This record gives sequence, C-alpha cells and structure tokens, in this order.
Amino acid sequence: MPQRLFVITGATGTGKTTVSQYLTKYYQIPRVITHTTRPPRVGEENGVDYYFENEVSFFTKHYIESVRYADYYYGSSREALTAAWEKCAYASIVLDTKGAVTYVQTLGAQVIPLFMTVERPASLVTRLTKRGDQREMIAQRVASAEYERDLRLPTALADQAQVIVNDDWLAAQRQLDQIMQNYGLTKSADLI
Ligand SMILES: Nc1nc2c(ncn2[C@@H]2O[C@H](COP(=O)(O)OP(=O)(O)O)[C@@H](O)[C@H]2O)c(=O)[nH]1
Ligand SMILES: Nc1ncnc2c1ncn2[C@@H]1O[C@H](COP(=O)(O)OP(=O)(O)O)[C@@H](O)[C@H]1O
Repeated sequence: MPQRLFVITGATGTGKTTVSQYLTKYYQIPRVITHTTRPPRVGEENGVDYYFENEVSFFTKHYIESVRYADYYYGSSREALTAAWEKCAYASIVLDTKGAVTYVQTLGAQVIPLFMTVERPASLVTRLTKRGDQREMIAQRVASAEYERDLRLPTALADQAQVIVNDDWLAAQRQLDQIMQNYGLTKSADLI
C-alpha cells in the first residue's frame, strides 16, 4: 500500500492536535512526533506530545524541515516519519503552514494537506485560555507574525488542501469522516 501523510495545518487553537488525536483514536492513524524547544504545557509528555529539546540538543537531530515559530524552534525528522509509517501506511503530522508547504514540495502526492480554520479568529484566544495556556504565552503567540500568517491558507496549498472549518467539533468530525471515507479508511470503535 502506498504511504500517505495527512499534514494538519492552520493557526494555533484551530484544532490541529484535536484532529490528529481523533484520527489516532478512530482510524488508528499514528502521528509523527516532532521536536521543539518550547517548554511543555501542563499535561504534555516528552516522547508523546513532542520530543522536548533544549537549544543545544535541538540542533543535533536530522530534520526534513525546521522552523522558528513564536520564538521557539520546531523540527520534524525523517526517522519519526519512518517510525509512524512502519505502524501504518497512513500517518499524520501537525505543522505550521511553512512546514506544510515544505512537505508538499518534498513528498509531493504522498501528502494530504488538511487546513484547519474558524469563522472568528477571536474565538481562538478563548480556546487557548480554556486549554490552560499561560496568559503570557497566548499573548506572545497571538502577536507573532507566524500566527497571522497561519490564519490564511497559503497559496502553495490552495489546490491540494482540504479546508476544515472547526467552529463546531461535531460538524468537523463529520467532514473528517467523509474525507477518510474518500481514502477508503473506515471508522472503528475506540479500542483504547
Ligand atoms: N514546521 C513545523 N511546524 C511544527 C512542527 N512541530 C510543531 N509545529 C507547529 O508549530 C506551531 C506551534 O506549535 P505548538 O507550540 O504546539 O502550539 P499549538 O499550535 O498552539 O498547539 C503549530 O503550528 C504546530 O503545528 C515541526 O516539526 N515543523
Ligand atoms: N470546535 C471546537 N470548539 C471549541 N473548542 C475546540 C474545538 N476544537 C478543539 N477545541 C479545543 O480548543 C483547544 C485548542 O485545540 P487544539 O487541538 O489544541 O488546537 P491546535 O493544536 O491547533 O493548537 C483545545 O482545548 C481543544 O479541546
């Protein structure tokens, strides 16, 4: 079976992680774990949510691509992608839009880009607050050029990306189920 990668992208708080978790839970699609110098949020675990690095260890890895986002480094390794594909022919990865464009340019048709958005960006701050993000981290993030950029679908993805409007999580799930069905993937009961 050909190996494919759902690249889930969009601005902070639009639901990228929620979607990747949904795909793991109901479609057994593993997520590629990426590396970051951002400190862990409450409840985040090293090796599960990210490989948490410092500014020295981050640069010892081999990345397909890496970016700076709101003052921290993020990078995705070929090893992590191979590890996910060894588990399943379909994998997912959560990336900023710059990374998503690089993946489309690097892996071509293996990539299935999903662009997450909401009708009102102001609602994202409320979501991040509810998620438990620190107030200063939210302010830093929302003030960043990367946040502004990721609110919009990049031109380079316009032809391939499937846009998921995640104002209502139930509606977004229905849209995801339809997309998965289009790839011949069937939803199964949560076995975890
Ligand atoms: N290009 C790229 N982006 C990444 C990588 N890992 C995470 N990201 C993105 O970096 C941004 C910030 O991630 P994070 O700090 O977890 O914030 P969140 O989007 O609010 O969950 C998000 O857009 C992530 O999708 C990576 O390896 N490469
Ligand atoms: N449709 C939705 N309506 C309200 N809250 C949502 C919705 N989708 C996700 N969330 C919540 O919003 C927060 C941000 O979602 P998350 O998946 O972490 O976003 P991202 O990974 O894009 O930053 C989480 O607390 C999540 O549970």
